[in-house]
Amino acid sequence: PLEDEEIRARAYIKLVNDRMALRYNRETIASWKYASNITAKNLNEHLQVTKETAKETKDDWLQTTQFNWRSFSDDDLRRQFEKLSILGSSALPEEKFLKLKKTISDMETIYATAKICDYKNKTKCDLSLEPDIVGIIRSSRDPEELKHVWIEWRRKTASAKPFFQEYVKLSNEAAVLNNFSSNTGLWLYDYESSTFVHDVEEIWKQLKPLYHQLHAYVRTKLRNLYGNIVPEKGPIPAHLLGNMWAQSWVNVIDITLPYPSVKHVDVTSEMVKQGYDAIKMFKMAEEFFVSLNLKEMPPKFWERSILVKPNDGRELVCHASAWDFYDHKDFRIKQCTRVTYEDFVTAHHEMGHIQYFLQYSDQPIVYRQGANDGFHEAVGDVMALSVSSTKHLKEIGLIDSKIPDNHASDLNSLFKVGLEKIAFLPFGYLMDRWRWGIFDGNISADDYNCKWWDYRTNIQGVEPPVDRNDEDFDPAAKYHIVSDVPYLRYFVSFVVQFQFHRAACKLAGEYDPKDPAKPLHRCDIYRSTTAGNRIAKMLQMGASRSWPDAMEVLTGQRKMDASGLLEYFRPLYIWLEAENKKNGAYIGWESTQRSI
Ligand SMILES: C=C(C[SeH])C(=O)N1CCC[C@H]1C(=O)O
Ligand SMILES: [Zn+2]
Repeated sequence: PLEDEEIRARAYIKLVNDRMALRYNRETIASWKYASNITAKNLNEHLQVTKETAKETKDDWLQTTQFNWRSFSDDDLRRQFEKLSILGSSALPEEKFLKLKKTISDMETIYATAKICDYKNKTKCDLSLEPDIVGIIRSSRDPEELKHVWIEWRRKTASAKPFFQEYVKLSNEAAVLNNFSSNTGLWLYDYESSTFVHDVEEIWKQLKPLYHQLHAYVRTKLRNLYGNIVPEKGPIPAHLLGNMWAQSWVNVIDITLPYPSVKHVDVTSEMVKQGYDAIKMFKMAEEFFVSLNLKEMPPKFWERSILVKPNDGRELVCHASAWDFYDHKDFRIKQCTRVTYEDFVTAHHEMGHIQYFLQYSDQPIVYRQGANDGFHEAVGDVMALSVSSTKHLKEIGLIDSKIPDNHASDLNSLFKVGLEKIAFLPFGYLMDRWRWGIFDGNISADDYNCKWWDYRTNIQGVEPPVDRNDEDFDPAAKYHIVSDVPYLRYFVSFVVQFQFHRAACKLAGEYDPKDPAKPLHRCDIYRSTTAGNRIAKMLQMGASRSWPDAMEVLTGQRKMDASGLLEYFRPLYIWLEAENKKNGAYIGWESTQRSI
């Protein structure tokens, strides 16, 4: 009878959880070894372990799906079985599974090891993305140099295209074996909502006016500096925005600052002046979490993380990442940290992942993930929103507290956050729009690049510095595309993090919608254990409940919505509208003149 089966199921799932923890630990160790030291030996070991864990996972799955779990009376037991019933890519026959994993590793290796030649010194051809190329894109104000690195990086990573086609084919085959019509369904499954894509589109529509105002203003300022290479009414040339993918514009703050006369502290140079190094940046991030009564980093974190790029000549994946080794003790970050404000924010972002790992570590394995993937990306950013407030930067001595706070300096700092958060939104939205289109068979391999630029020009309002054609494969210039990492999570994060921030600020007494002296953008939740304790309660749930249940614990809301973000940036939106009107700036953009 069913009761006996449920009792048996409860014992069974405990065993499966313990087996999974060991498997995940073994797989993560091999994956870390390869990602932090790319050699043929480490790749083969990594693939070997992945193959073994896939086989064991499939064997478990065959047993798990024997249970009549859909009719279990215990909701939690049913939820655990439901999550275990999704096998993922291990559903592929072994040789296809291996081919898929090898294809992804090959793409990732192309990206991680690509080198280009310097623009000025043509014989220097050992520039890697981090820190060299990112450094040039961030600080060069020579459009020819910027164009050179932009084109060369894409020329080198475009070789991933044939691998990407193979990856799409095998990923879709795996999805179909999991009863999804394409990989899109598998990627969206954990959002537990049949209207999620529609909801995201609605939110983007609400955010577009704010983005268009920022875009128009930034285009005006770039045109003032660079002249006619910046079209008055066209998309913004992507190589001029301080970021290889034009996804964050924080590095052109010097060109675009609303009140340039007001002394704007360059936090990066202040960090360098004060002798910051990577360890100090991460120790300060940890101190912020601990001030909220959240957990400190365990000993193994400091022993085993890689916080600066090793200089022993090895090749490694430099893209920042946080790692859970599923043994309650081993948690690591790998980040090729530079002493910059941007990397200080990223340190908080990555530590937010570790904090989530720590908070839900007592949950069953299947629940040791974010309530949805966007939540996992949001935790660290919520902390960084407080850290980047003028109030906090003064508190930690990165801004001289003698500098008076006035309307102009306040707007300057709100604008700086906007260059990171508002500029990102269309990019966060279009990345998976493009990949869903491919998985769903609406975008063919011949159209990969022109469809990419169709979205980049029409949704993001940026254009390539030179014509593009179907030999190019510009999406491979972005880490997540070559590493099989979904991207919708970041759009979700950039929306929900402001709902979380607003709730935490209320709890901290730092924000009151009725008190103009306590606007949301000036909130710093530092040292608020009230806020921290509530955040911890949400994080401890992991994926044990649906994400609306988790969100409700912290915010009282059950829906993802743009209200938090729009409230945070309201003063900036008003200022941008007035400024654009004063400048007679064209809002929006005409189609690109480039051939794409
Ligand atoms: C820092 C990480 C590792 Se989860 C990252 O990939 N992010 C963080 C912000 C958006 C996205 C990106 O770099 O594209
Ligand atoms: Zn992240």
